[in-house]
Amino acid sequence: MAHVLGQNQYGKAENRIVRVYRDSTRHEIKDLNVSVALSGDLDDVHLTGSNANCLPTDTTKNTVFAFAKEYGIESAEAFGITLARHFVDNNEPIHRARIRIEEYTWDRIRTPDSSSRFIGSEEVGHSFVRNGGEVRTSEISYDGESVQVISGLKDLVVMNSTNSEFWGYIKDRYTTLQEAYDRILATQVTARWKYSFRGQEGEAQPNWNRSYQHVRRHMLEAFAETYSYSLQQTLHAMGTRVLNNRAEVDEVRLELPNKHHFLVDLEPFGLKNENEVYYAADRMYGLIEGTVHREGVVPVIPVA
Ligand SMILES: O=c1[nH]c(=O)c2[nH]c(=O)[nH]c2[nH]1
Repeated sequence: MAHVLGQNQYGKAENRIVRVYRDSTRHEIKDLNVSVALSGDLDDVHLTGSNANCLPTDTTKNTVFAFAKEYGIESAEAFGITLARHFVDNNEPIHRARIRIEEYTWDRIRTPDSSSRFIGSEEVGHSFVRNGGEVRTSEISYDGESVQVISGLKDLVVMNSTNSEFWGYIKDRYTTLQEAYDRILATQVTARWKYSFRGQEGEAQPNWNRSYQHVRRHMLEAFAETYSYSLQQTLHAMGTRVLNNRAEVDEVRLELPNKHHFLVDLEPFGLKNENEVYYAADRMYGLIEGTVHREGVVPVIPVA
C-alpha cells in the first residue's frame, strides 16, 4: 500500500538572539526567540535522499543572526517579514516561510538621583530587569522558643549590556575561554535573606512588605551600579548593599546563574560584530553562589 507524504516543514527553532544597540550610552536591547519553518518543493528530500532543494536549518539560523546586524530589529513583526520574504524570494523550492517570534521585554533599572536619595530617580543606560515572572519566597521556622524568618525571591532576571569584564583567570591546557573586556552580564537572581527578628516578647515585627521592596531595590541598584570583573564580585556587592542599608537583615545568600551571551561570529557573512549580536545560551551555565553576613552572625541559610 502506498503511503503519502503529507504536510511537512522544517527550519531552525528557538534561535535565542539578543541585539544590543550601543549608539549612545543609553543602550537599547531586543531579546527574541525566533523559530523558522520552511515548506515547499521538498518531496525529494524526504523520498529520494536528494538535498538539492534543502536550505539547511543551519543557514536559516545564520540568517537570523546576520539579519539582526544587517537590518536591525525595529520590531519582531518587521524582522519576521524581512526573514520570511528572504527565504521565499531567494530560494526557488521554498514556497512558504513561517517565522514565529517570542519577544522578552525588559525595563530599565533606575537608581536614586545622584543629587538626592529622595527626589526622583535616574535610569542606568545599560542595566535592565526583565518584565514579570519573579516570585517572592519566605520560610518561617519556630522551635517553641524563637522564630526565624528567611525571605527571598527567585527568577528576577537582570542584564547589564556593558560594564562587565572577565579576565586574569587561571589558564591550563583545557582553557579555551577568551578574556572579555566588555561582555554582557546577565543572571536570574535567587536570593534569600535572614531577618534578625526572633519573635521574642515585645519584639516588633519588621514591615515585611516594605523590607522586601527595599531589599529587592538595593540588589537591583548594586547590580546596575557595580562595574564588574566577575559575577562573584557582583554577588558580593549585592549582598553588601543589602546589609549596609537594611538593619533588619543580617545574612544574605545569592545564587546567580551566569546566563551566557556569546558574541556571534558574523565574519563569514562579511559583517563586523561590534558587541551587538549575541546568542543567548540557556545551558550550560556558570552558577555562582555565596553568602554575605554580618560579622559575628552565624550564617544559617542552607546551601541549596
Ligand atoms: O563572572 C564569571 N565568573 C566565573 O567564575 C566565570 N567562569 C567563566 O567561564 N566565566 C565566568 N564569569
